Amino acid sequence: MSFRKRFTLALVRNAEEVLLGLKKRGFGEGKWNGFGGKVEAGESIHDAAVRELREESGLIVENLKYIGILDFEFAGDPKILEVHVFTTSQFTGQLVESDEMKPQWFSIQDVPFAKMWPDDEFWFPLFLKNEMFKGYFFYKDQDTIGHYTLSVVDELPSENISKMLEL
Ligand SMILES: Nc1[nH]c(=O)nc2c1ncn2[C@H]1C[C@H](O)[C@@H](COP(=O)(O)OP(=O)(O)OP(=O)(O)O)O1
Repeated sequence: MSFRKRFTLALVRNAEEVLLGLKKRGFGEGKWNGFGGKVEAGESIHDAAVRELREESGLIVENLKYIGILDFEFAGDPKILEVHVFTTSQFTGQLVESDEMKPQWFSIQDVPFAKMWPDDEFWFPLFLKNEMFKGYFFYKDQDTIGHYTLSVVDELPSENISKMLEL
């Protein structure tokens, strides 16, 4: 029996650049990714995304735009990671390197896909074109996608992201 765990992923961008963080420890160590983590009990998905972005990058945002849902499954692991993806171009605060992440701006032409999760190459172009998307990726191992589905959507169930979760 599989079970789901909710995560957040926040991508800060402007017209030319996107902010990524080098994960220094734990799951995805050594990869560049957006900022995020587990949704905690008693917290909404949106608030978790705001908190994780602040903790991992130093940037403060009030509202994030909900742009995607990605489900990840790894062979032999009953857990499905349900990752809620957000973006913004408005923030305050200064970039700070934390124990977990080293933030850095990348030109949109120069996104380091070879050093990111392999699924990013599929959905990142949709994010960069301001599309909303839903996807599912099955990993045979941490580096290899077995199969996947990905589609552009007109809307996402945004009422869910502002509700507090009883986990
Ligand atoms: N295949 C994948 N592709 C991708 O682009 N991002 C992924 C991914 N699998 C997981 N993520 C993201 C979701 C989330 O932002 C992060 C995983 O969260 P973490 O491991 O940082 O969670 P933690 O349990 O360490 O969080 P906290 O301790 O709550 O900070 O990686």
